[in-house]
Amino acid sequence: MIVVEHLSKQFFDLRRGHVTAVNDISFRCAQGEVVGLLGPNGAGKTTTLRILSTILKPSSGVARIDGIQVDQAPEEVRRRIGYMSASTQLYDRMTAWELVSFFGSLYDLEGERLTQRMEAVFDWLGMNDFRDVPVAKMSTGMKQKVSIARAVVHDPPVLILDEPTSNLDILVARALVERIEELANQGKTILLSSHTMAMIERLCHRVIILYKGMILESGPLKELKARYKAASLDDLFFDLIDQCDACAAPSAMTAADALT
Ligand SMILES: Nc1ncnc2c1ncn2[C@@H]1O[C@H](COP(=O)(O)OP(=O)(O)OP(=O)(O)O)[C@@H](O)[C@H]1O
Repeated sequence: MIVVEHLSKQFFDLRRGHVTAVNDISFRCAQGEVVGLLGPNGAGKTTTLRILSTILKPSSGVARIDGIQVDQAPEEVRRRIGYMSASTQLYDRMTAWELVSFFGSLYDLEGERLTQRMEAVFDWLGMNDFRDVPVAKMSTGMKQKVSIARAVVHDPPVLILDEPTSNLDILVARALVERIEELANQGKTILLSSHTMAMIERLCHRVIILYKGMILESGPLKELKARYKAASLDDLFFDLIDQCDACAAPSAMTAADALT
């Protein structure tokens, strides 16, 4: 179970000063639920997922995984989650087997338990052909499989997937979506971000639409489409963003008017 309450994150960069990447968001992901985070570039998706996966600390608010506050007990949280991002760096010199077993050992898997789990994951993902291939010589699709294997080797109940199919050709992306679907069918709680509407429509029980660090809408896709009379997720997404921009425009004009 994932619980996020009034979560905010500010960054400081020299060009823009203080940037609010995530602005007071709250949501929940029930056990066994697949929830999609949807939003344009810069909406705050990666920042939210990185806070949940203990890579970043929130500026304010609380995030919990299975009741554990992510910034208070990060190691406990890491045992319960598998995090995968399209930009996850893998070590070039390690083979697929070495890399996944290294991550397994970080989660206290060892000996026969580790070997059994590795065999199961390598079979499941079809990775036996390149067990001994170093990362430097792998295709993008192979690397993506290693990233998934690395995220699930300890069989975590919660998966946090940041644009898992970006940079993949449609065949590899489709195979990956099928694997994610299998994980969902096993009862994993999955929070994923993606720009691929078809994947969100296929996998997610619920979507959360983020824009400028805030939640514009959330709910089961069918309900949202009916409520906004949108024919597709694409339409829903663009309508919501247009509405939000339209609401923001008059106040911007008022501010501008006030200066003249
Ligand atoms: N380390 C950082 N320092 C400064 N600003 C940052 C940092 N990380 C993210 N941001 C800013 O926070 C905002 C949200 O970024 P984030 O990466 O969370 O968005 P996103 O929804 O994942 O976008 P994308 O779809 O492009 O990956 C952006 O304005 C981004 O430039």
